[in-house]
Amino acid sequence: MKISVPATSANLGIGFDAIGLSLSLYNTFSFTKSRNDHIVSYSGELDDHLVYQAYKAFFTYHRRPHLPITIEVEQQEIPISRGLGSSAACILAGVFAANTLGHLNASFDECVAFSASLEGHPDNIYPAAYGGLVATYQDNDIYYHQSFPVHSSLQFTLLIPDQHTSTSDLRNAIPTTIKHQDAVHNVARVLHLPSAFKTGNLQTLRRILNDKLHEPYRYPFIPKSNEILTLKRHKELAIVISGSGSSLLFISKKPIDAYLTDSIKSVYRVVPVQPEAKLTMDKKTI
Ligand SMILES: Nc1ncnc2c1ncn2[C@@H]1O[C@H](COP(=O)(O)OP(=O)(O)OP(=O)(O)O)[C@@H](O)[C@H]1O
Ligand SMILES: N[C@@H](CCO)C(=O)O
Repeated sequence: MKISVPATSANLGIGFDAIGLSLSLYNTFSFTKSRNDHIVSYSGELDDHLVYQAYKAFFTYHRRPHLPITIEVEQQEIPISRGLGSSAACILAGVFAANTLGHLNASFDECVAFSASLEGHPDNIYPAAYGGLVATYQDNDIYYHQSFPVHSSLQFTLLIPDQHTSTSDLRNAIPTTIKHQDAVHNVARVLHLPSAFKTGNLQTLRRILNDKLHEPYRYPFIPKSNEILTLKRHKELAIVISGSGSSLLFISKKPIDAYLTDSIKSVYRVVPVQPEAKLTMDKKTI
């Protein structure tokens, strides 16, 4: 079977750890029952590979021995450690493959919830699985999610640098306590996020996508951050750090190329993307 999982941009600035958007870059993995476990063209330790770890973990969760498997990475469009949910894509693929090939009979939502508990970032996992703009929260170990529409007039462009960042390092960059007024600043703005995306109101997005909880601490790790912060002054652009970085997500009504200096283009790959991408499975080749 084949499983394709899209990239995701978590946080959207003010929705730290709570919301994410799926984007049309895909990782596609094929899974074939075999005599021994094998990952095609992979020279590392099998147990270090995230797709294989997730595949085995879902069997273990069901107290079942795993079926030996050959995993092939057919398409890897999501760059690793760039704040685009690459690890979420790997984990969802492994878990859904285990569920289907092992006849574990978990529901779609159970597979997604297990993936979120393994990955630790439901704001990547849920949009990748369900597609589009999805908010999540956890209560008593249960994940809840809600999808919101995205207006077709909004254009999304990723700026992806070569520089890797580690999510855990960039979480450690955030202070452990925050000011009450900064929390109020974010809560007041994030309430307006679903309607701004629904109506495609770029000026509202520009005003509200102004985070105080994580972006100020992460911009120092973003390449050419001063130039990026200068670009934020353009009325035609809303800009957020994608996940924990190092990629950026630009939201606009028109192509953004004219705003990008040569200096920025020398560091970032500019990739237009579509929202609404979601996990797909092709079970034909089981
Ligand atoms: N396609 C992949 N194949 C194998 N391992 C991967 C792959 N993608 C991610 N990983 C594993 O996940 C780790 C990266 O996880 P990390 O959460 O830091 O980045 P990310 O998922 O790319 O970005 P983010 O979670 O911030 O959106 C890598 O170090 C690697 O161990
Ligand atoms: N919300 C998480 C996403 C990690 O991909 C963070 O910003 O650290």
